[in-house]
Amino acid sequence: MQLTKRLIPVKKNIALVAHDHCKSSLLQWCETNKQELSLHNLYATGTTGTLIQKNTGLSITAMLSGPMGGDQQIGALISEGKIDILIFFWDPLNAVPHDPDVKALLRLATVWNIPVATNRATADVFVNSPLFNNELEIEIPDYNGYLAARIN
Ligand SMILES: O=C(CO)COP(=O)(O)O
Repeated sequence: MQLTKRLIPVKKNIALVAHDHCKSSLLQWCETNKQELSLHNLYATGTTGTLIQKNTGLSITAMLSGPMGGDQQIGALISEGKIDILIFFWDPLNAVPHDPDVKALLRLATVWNIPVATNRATADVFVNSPLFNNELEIEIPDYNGYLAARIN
């Protein structure tokens, strides 16, 4: 796969997602880091986003609830280059009915090489990194090259 570059801007599009048993952890993390998060555009799955907005006052664009398609909506935004960071506290100890959607979301985040935090320690590293409030250049698949190779 040929690669090209994408510049993640200072003001980032950040997606916040948490499974039910992890929601309190993400809510606490958002409260602790409210000031830093307020400098960015925030997206979330339906329940997570509504809870964060209600508890912290942060402004969030909420998709559908995860089991109803919200993970897929976030995944589609990632594929379009419209999400720059994914913070997804997924539950390693309980099964969810939409496991294929969870896998697909994590897969697309890897395909498009965006930073992903799946637990609080990693989210802490992100928010304390100088890159959180600076531009960041990432390598992504060269989609035009990919398509050209497939049609020739
Ligand atoms: O299920 C989720 C992620 O897979 C999260 O969805 P909710 O934010 O609607 O609970």
